[in-house]
Amino acid sequence: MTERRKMLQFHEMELDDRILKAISKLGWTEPTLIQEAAIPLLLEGKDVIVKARTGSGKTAAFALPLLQKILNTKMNAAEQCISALILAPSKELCQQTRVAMQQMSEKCGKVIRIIDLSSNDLLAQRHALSERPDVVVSTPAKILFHLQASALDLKCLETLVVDEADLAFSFGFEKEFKKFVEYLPPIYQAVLVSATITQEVVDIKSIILKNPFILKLEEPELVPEQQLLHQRIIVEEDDKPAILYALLKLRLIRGKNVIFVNSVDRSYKQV
Ligand SMILES: Nc1ncnc2c1ncn2[C@@H]1O[C@H](COP(=O)(O)OP(=O)(O)OP(=O)(O)O)[C@@H](O)[C@H]1O
Repeated sequence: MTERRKMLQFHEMELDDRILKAISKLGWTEPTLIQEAAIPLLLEGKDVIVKARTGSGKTAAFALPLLQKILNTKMNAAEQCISALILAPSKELCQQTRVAMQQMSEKCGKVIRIIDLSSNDLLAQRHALSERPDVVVSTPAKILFHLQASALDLKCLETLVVDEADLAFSFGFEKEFKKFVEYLPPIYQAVLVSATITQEVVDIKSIILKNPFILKLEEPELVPEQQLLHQRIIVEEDDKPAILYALLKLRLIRGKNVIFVNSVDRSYKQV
């Protein structure tokens, strides 16, 4: 059965007007498939693994809900502290992520402060951390260095993102990552983002995530021309009632956990 589906728009996702204005300035008229699936789940506070190819819009899929949560928290927060930590495996990726998030939060003025620990010299990093920014982007090694030097604490951490998780251990970060985990507070939301689900991703998942939703955006490999239009989102979760509730809410599927989404008109087919 193929059924036309009304897609969820950015303005239907309970995102702040300031974020919607920034999205509009970026020229994004509608969410990508992975954003449409991930943003509502993340705004609900679920732990999520996002597996999607390069260029599918993964950064905004985790960054938009993360920025929204910071705006929500700041309405009542008494003290300024680090709410979100994004770990990325390289300096270049940390820089890219900071720039992208700054664009997404541009209309929030100075309300949300984002720093990238990979760029500055040590003194500048310490100074930036002493001001308790809302979002810290870092490699695992750099954040561990500062945690061990007591230059920051993660007691208010609400969201932890591990971007390019398949590469997180690749630069010899495995040891650092395991030590870093000891500094995490007891409760936080975790997001793991990866182009592939490797053994490393499975290992990190077991360390930092609790009953995560797994969103996989896949395209068929060798297929007839018409099927090239189709992408597949597979949603997995251990807790069946929760997954059915979330999927119905997302209007993705009714009852099945694999759908093919036509990336042009976004009609979907259950399998
Ligand atoms: N909803 C959207 N509409 C149009 N363009 C978008 C949208 N979301 C993101 N983009 C743009 O798509 C490009 C790819 O996005 P992004 O870098 O987040 O992809 P990615 O999946 O994280 O890829 P990578 O694995 O390379 O990091 C960026 O230039 C970004 O600005």
